[in-house]
Amino acid sequence: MPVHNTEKPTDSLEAHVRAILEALGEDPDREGLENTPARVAKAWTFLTGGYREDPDKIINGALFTEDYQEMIVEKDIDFYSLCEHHMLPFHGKAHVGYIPRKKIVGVSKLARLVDAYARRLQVQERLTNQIAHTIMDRINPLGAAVVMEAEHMCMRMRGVQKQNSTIVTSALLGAFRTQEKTRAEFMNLIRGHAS
Ligand SMILES: Nc1nc2c(ncn2[C@@H]2O[C@H](COP(=O)(O)OP(=O)(O)OP(=O)(O)O)[C@@H](O)[C@H]2O)c(=O)[nH]1
Ligand SMILES: [Zn+2]
Repeated sequence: MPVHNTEKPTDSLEAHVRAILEALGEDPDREGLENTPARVAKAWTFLTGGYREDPDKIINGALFTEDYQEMIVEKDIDFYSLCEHHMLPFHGKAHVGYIPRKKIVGVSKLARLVDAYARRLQVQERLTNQIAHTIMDRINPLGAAVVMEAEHMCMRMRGVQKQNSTIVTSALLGAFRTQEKTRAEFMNLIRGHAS
């Protein structure tokens, strides 16, 4: 079953955004800002929609028995998240792989899983681990691997102001951790090499 975020923004969120505008010295009643609290509340509700999704259910709904034991990799999954320290975006690409034991999962569900964890207040390391561990727990594969590459706006727009640094995190579980060849195959595949 598709997972949609149908949650409506709360009135309290809207009221808080209005208070933030006032604290910034703005006039929340001026024409351009009149609907801003409602818009921001709606945007933030979407951007944190992961809190209202159950990652286990995303996977469980589309597990199929299949006699396929090679590596499956879904690479370049765009994601947008919010760093929990500054509540500023970090975004980039996730590469997800697993080696099935008996079950494969519908490919769209890996991307949905990334979104379900990304649309929360996060640190990139935890986000990476949560995706990998959910795949291990729900699909019970021989191994799971997640690599995430992201730009953090809190490092670009403010703070240290480094415009070109990318943060790379990885979680390698099961066969990806214990077998160097498996890990190398995954890394080659996500870099666009076939072998
Ligand atoms: N490990 C990790 N750190 C993050 C992530 N997102 C933001 N941070 C960092 O969280 C840290 C918070 O450090 P503080 O010194 O408390 O905050 P700050 O004074 O705003 O730090 P600066 O960003 O250096 O100005 C900063 O170093 C951020 O770069 C993340 O996903 N993972
Ligand atoms: Zn930050």
